[in-house]
Amino acid sequence: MVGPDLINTTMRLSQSAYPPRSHPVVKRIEERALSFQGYDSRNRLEPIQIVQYPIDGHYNAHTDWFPDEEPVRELITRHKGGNRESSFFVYLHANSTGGGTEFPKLSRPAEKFWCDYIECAEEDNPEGSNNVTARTGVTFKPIAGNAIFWRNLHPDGQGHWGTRHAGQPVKSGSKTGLNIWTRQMDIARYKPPTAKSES
Ligand SMILES: O=C(O)CCC(=O)C(=O)O
Ligand SMILES: [Fe+2]
Repeated sequence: MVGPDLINTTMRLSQSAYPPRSHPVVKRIEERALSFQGYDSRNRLEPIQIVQYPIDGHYNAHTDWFPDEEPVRELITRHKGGNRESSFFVYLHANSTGGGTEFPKLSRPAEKFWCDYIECAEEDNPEGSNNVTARTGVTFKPIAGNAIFWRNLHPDGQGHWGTRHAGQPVKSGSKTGLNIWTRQMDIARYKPPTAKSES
């Protein structure tokens, strides 16, 4: 592991670490994430990120894509592979209450079978019906082994506000997840020169 970094702000309370890309398990995960999308270049991927939340750990609503404006514009330059085209969030370990992944702008699908994967309140479950009452907002349940995949960008490359999401506070237990972000193009190995030069 490289890291971990402890990030503790009101926006986010979690720890992140980056497992080595040379590890065979990491390579296999990368291959699966790429082939799911029909890609083969590992350079499209950022190093995969493991995130662990303690009690009260959370990540407030955000988009994984970066706005094309200062001060984050430099995160979507060509040498960084452009913007984050897609995201996987994989639940590696989850025995928490709370800790769902909420997409407040999405419409909840009507079919009841989704309630195995997303939160559905009792009162939204009419008896005898295969459908649930329509609602805006989808919260995925943290279930180890499950993964959420979404595309962050419109076809023209603009960021999609419908992808705004949050990691809800963990109330008890703990939750560990994996972020796999695919960029719009290969991330070049090129690193821009630092301002410091030796004479
Ligand atoms: O913890 C979650 O449920 C989501 C995490 C997330 O959105 C992120 O790390 O970018
Ligand atoms: Fe996110």
